[in-house]
Amino acid sequence: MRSHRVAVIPGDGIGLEVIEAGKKVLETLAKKSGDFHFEFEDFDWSSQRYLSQGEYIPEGGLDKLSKFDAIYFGAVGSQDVPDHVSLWELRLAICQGFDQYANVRPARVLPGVNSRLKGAEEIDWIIVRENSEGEYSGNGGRVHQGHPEEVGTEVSVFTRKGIERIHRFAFKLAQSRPRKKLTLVTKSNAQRHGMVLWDEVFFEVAKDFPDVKIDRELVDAATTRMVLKPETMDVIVATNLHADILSDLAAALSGSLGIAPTANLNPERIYPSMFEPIHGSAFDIAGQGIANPVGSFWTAAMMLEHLGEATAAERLMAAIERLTDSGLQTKDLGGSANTRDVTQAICSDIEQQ
Ligand SMILES: NC(=O)c1ccc[n+]([C@@H]2O[C@H](COP(=O)([O-])OP(=O)(O)OC[C@H]3O[C@@H](n4cnc5c(N)ncnc54)[C@H](O)[C@@H]3O)[C@@H](O)[C@H]2O)c1
Ligand SMILES: O=C(O)C[C@@H](O)C(=O)O
Ligand SMILES: [K+]
Ligand SMILES: [Mn+2]
Repeated sequence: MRSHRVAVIPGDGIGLEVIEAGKKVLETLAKKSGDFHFEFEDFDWSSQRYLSQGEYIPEGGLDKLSKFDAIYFGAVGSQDVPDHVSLWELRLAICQGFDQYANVRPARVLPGVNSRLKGAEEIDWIIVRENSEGEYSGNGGRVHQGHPEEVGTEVSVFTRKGIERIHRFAFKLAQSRPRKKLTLVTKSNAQRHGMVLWDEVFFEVAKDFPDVKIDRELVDAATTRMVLKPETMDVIVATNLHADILSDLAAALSGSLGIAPTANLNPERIYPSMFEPIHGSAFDIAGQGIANPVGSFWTAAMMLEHLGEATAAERLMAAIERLTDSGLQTKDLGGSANTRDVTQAICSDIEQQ
């Protein structure tokens, strides 16, 4: 029997609720499949831990994490800790620490889901987010704090190596899809250094992928194209911040932020990759048991794929689609089911297949 060691970090807020749900689904699936199983290990790395013990990740934590086959992550963020502290001390510490430079965010309208966008059934995108540098380099500072002459800088850093590897990743992904299209998104009219380098390297890499159809869009225009001509896009590659914003838009256009999945990949597999729903800890609904767990299920399917369990990933996706199609939906999708109802429904469906 194949065994997969998965580190589980539910984190904060609804992360706890949707990851518990996702784990149940994964366990049900493994039991049903019969030829693989999970060795889950839970980590309490969270804002609660930070508030009581002064750190999100204990000493030696990343070394310990590096031994796992994958990381299943919920969300980080608390009203009691500044957002930039929680994000940098946990999510970014792992993404950057494990060089998970390719952040992959698929978007499509699942069966039975009502999008507010006319023509949304045309959405079939994968947003590739550069996940290691750019606007998230953490390069900057504050001086003269609290004085009228105070200055804050946030300097984006784009390296040729960082740009080239994300473009190559995006080209390979586009090449593997039926439409073989790749759209480059930057803001190289206003930002005339790093973004121009992004564009230049893109067109250099493009020469190695003559079968991929390419085009280029400035990020502001990209938002309108996603809304007005969704069918014209396939794979989209963008910088850390731009792709962060575009992927929330993509999730909302496909029905809800509660559905969308993410893979933070270290494609060379030197370090484990991390899988998480796209959303955050959702202060407004945390603790109520009403979070949509579908994003964490779809995320689990991406993790299965990465672990080499392609058949199980397909079975899980099919079960997710039967679930959404059944109309049993949480409030964000216009339904009245809670997290537990939805989780029980998908588990019994998997058991009965
Ligand atoms: N990767 C991460 O861990 C991550 C991602 C985004 C935000 N955050 C953090 O989370 C906190 C809250 O951030 P935010 O409000 O900008 O974003 P958010 O994703 O937490 O919530 C945005 C909105 O979407 C709704 N929503 C999100 N997921 C949902 C789900 N599964 N089911 C139903 N509704 C859902 C929320 O209720 C809220 O109204 C902040 O601390 C932020 O830094 C962390
Ligand atoms: O931008 C981030 O890293 C935080 C969050 O918005 C995310 O998309 O994971
Ligand atoms: K998340
Ligand atoms: Mn985001």
